Amino acid sequence: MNTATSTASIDKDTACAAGTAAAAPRVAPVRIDIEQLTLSFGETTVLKGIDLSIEPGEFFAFLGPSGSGKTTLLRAIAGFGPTPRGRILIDGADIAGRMPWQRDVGMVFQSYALWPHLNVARNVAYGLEERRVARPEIKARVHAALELVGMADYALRYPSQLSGGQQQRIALARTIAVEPRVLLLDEPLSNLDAGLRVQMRQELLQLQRRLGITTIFVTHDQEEANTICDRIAVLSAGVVQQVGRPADVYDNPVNEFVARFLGTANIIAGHTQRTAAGIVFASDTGTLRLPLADDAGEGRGHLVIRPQGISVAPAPSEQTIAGTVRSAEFLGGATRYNIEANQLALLVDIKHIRGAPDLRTGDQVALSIPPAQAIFLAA
Ligand SMILES: Nc1ncnc2c1ncn2[C@@H]1O[C@H](COP(=O)(O)OP(=O)(O)OP(=O)(O)O)[C@@H](O)[C@H]1O
Repeated sequence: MNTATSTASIDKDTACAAGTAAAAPRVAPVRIDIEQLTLSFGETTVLKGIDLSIEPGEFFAFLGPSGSGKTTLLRAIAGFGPTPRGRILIDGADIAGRMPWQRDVGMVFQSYALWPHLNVARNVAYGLEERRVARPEIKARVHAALELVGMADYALRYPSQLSGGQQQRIALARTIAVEPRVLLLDEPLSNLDAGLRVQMRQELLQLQRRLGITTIFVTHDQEEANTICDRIAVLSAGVVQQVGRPADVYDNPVNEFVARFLGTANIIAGHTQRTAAGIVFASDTGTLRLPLADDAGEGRGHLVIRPQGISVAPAPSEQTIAGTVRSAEFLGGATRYNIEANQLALLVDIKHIRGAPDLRTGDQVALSIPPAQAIFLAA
């Protein structure tokens, strides 16, 4: 157990009246600026010049594959691990010299890290006792925090008597009780089963909105990040690849890594050329030629097309591409077809409607790819 869930001294808050509703945020949301942050473990540099700004009250995700540096970056903000180069500013103030408990940040771990020998109320009270908060106020804040996570009736239970989701709520309550200015969540839902994860992520979002607290959520699960976060930073190998609203990043990935990491994509190597008819993409295989939007740019690169960006036309025409269905995968809301077209294997998602006939292996189809659905990434 460490002091990661702790926040700064609450001396300034001692005027707080017992019974104050924790739902009313008492701390103004803060902004976080990360500037040129570089961090190494020995010879290995795992964060390479990270630049990021997180707006006050924002629910922000660090999203990336295992080993991309998400947890290291989160821990650097909390004040754990090797001292980084560069700057971390909270509301404009450089926090470099501050110890973890002086940073006003609360961290929730993947493992919850509850004390097994303390009941729920004592677990939540722990950080407040450490800060020598007055007894009546501890009582009020523990109650308010438990109310916020819907666990007020469980105050006298022990962690071993709680489900994973309930333990997670207690870990959150413990962090919230100390009223941090920043909430750091390190894969907080990864120990829960699929159904509970979906439920808990909505609870987490509602809680974050109610508190209005600037929150950073670390995950390798793009669906989790997309569903609850205002903006995401996609990390790979210690470098921020792209920052933006989930749908914007999904629709406009800046490189192949981001395109692949955020969902499924058809990625085709080739080049673009300006012709009398506008910009045209030609695949390296020489078999696919596609008109693109006018601002596509010229040169070598990759064409990115999401499976749902390709549709089956009612009849072949000059604008369609002839293809043959090779296999099908039923996904529930859609069927994903592997279609061979012009010697390319294309994934095509067709919305599944009850009773509508599915395509079969061997069926001949005419595919349509509207220019707006094809993103050209220049090399
Ligand atoms: N204490 C350490 N000593 C040496 N190397 C470390 C240490 N902690 C992390 N690393 C390395 O730093 C890199 C980034 O690790 P980090 O845990 O930040 O990645 P992550 O994106 O959070 O991955 P995961 O999703 O698996 O937790 C990895 O290559 C890891 O091996």
